[in-house]
Amino acid sequence: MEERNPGMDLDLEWVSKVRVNTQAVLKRAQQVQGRKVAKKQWQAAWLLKAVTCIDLTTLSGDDTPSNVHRLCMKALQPIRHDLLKSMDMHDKGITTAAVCVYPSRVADAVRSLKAANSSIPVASVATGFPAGQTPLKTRLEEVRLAVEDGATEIDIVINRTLALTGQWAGLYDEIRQFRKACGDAHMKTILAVGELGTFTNVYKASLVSMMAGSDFIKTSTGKESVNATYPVAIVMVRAIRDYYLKTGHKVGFKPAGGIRTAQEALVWLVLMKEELGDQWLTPHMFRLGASSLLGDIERQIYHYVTGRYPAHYELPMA
Ligand SMILES: O=C[C@H](O)COP(=O)(O)O
Repeated sequence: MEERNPGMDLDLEWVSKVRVNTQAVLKRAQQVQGRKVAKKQWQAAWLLKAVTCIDLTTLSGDDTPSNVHRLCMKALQPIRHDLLKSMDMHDKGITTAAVCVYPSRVADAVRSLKAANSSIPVASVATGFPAGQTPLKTRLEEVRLAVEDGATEIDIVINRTLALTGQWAGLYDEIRQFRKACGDAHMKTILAVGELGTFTNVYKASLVSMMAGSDFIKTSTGKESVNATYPVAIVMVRAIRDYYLKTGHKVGFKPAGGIRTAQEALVWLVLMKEELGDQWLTPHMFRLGASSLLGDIERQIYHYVTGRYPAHYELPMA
């Protein structure tokens, strides 16, 4: 991970002055989406890069120790060995960036990865994920328990009520407390952008989260009706850029929710490269939060290596 963002005193003047130009954001997002991602021969390498940035996620009511174990094994070997061998990448130790689970499943994931001698981090969602509508005391306790069980990354959700009512100092204070409860664990702050109403709120919530010491800002829980979209990402990465220019601290970015295709993964990489540069194109600074993306990436790599799709998957990437 990049050096921890220490945060700063809440700069309410900066936060209150922000106005986002919606038209400019939409135009820029359209440009990024329309980019030819990379020449065909480079696409497989880009897809492998995307794999190394995935927080491989299961966040279901029916999660059990066994499906969490399978998730961990997939995280350890996300792409079939024979496919990697054909690309001369079999000895590169390609894994996903982390696994991401509910707090009650952290111990299962830690056990599975430890048994496999792996140091892949376990991320836990916390603070009343996904809605965040539980008392502060229990949200804080949830963070502490997940860390105690071995999570080294905590994905907190912000209190949308505070953001929607413009209580930025209150939001800052809560996130500060989560930061403290995380201890040495890295903190990713989920804005749940689909519930923030305006781009201006998204920008303000991004700034406040970074000022309060977040190591990453993350778009969504995957449970809102609108999750990771490119326009919202433009707003968030520009907030990251502005925060960096002001403080010298690089905060990471994690789009999450509804990211399912290899093509989308490539667009996210392009967006990061064009908006923040190569320094943000590493698992330390960029994560894709996804439960169902890996399958499509593997199919596209299969196509790259064999020239055809597996029998159960006929649709080519656009
Ligand atoms: O934090 C990650 C998201 O919950 C994953 O969302 P997804 O299941 O739509 O990929």
